[in-house]
Amino acid sequence: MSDLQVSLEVPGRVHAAFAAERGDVIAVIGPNGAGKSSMVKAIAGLVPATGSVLLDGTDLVTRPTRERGLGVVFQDQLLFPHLDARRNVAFGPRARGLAKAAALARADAWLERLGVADLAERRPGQLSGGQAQRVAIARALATEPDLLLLDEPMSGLDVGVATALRIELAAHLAEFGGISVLVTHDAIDALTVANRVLVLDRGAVVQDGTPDEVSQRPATDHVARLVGLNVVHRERSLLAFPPSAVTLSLGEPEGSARLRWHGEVGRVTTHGGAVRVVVRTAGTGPELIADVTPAAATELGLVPGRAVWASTKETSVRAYDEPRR
Ligand SMILES: Nc1ncnc2c1ncn2[C@@H]1O[C@H](COP(=O)(O)OP(=O)(O)OP(=O)(O)O)[C@@H](O)[C@H]1O
Repeated sequence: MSDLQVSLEVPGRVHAAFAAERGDVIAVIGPNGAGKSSMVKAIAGLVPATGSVLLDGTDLVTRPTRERGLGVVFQDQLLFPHLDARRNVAFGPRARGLAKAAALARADAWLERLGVADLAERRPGQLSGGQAQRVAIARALATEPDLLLLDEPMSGLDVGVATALRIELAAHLAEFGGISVLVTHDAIDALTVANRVLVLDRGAVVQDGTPDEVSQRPATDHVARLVGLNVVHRERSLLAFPPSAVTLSLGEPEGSARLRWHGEVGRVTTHGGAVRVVVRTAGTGPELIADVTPAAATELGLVPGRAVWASTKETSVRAYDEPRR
């Protein structure tokens, strides 16, 4: 039996099941409203749910939040405003029975590890967003939980701050012996920090795999976009191909070994040295992304509304079965 077995229903919002082993770092991704936050909050006991959350065989679902023994880093319940950083971090170990001096010493050690030891005396109101997030992570890890839940821990941080914190967080989570569940909007978080990725869509788990599996064979359009691929359906298969493998032309492309779609140019942006063009295909066809050279974009007159053909070689396409739901 797995160390963690979750099977939860939040009526109308989530009906999801997954299992995890100690040491797993699971990224939960999916579009807005997919139920990611609701699922982790239900695991924490902050959203009413039915089902079970078996941690080492014990069902937590009937216990109040504070008796679940979890570490949480949630946007809307970060730090106690009236306690300084050190006391915020010492709070959990104290509540679990550690003597005051030992709890404060543990807090200092965690603040040191998160690089914020010099801020120990500050209250949350005197910390920047990134500093507060480091203290919140220290607070969650200081309780040495078996299960750590993080909901968008990098959101709202500057890119530079988020990058530094992501690298450190990856190291802390890898070292932490428990199970981490990390909700994120960011493909980089999912692919670099986690060893498993759960894709949620409309409240259900639609894909569960390693970062490689999910990024090479995305099961949903949302994940395909996150990892920068086009995905189209063909019968029961999915076909994935990168924007750089898409050719745009004004006339219908020749040759049988090409997949082709007729459509019109949508948004046009720059992407690295290329011009990134969204092509809205006709009817219920897919929305495709093509990266073309600036010269080609000029020659074809790629402005929004222009009718174009998008095509790709069969050999550029990775075909795989649609994951079973
Ligand atoms: N407090 C609430 N009461 C009722 N419905 C809610 C509540 N919070 C969220 N929902 C609904 O539940 C569904 C899942 O929302 P949730 O916030 O869990 O998704 P999410 O995947 O975390 O989204 P996001 O990426 O936008 O944060 C949505 O349809 C949302 O409107």
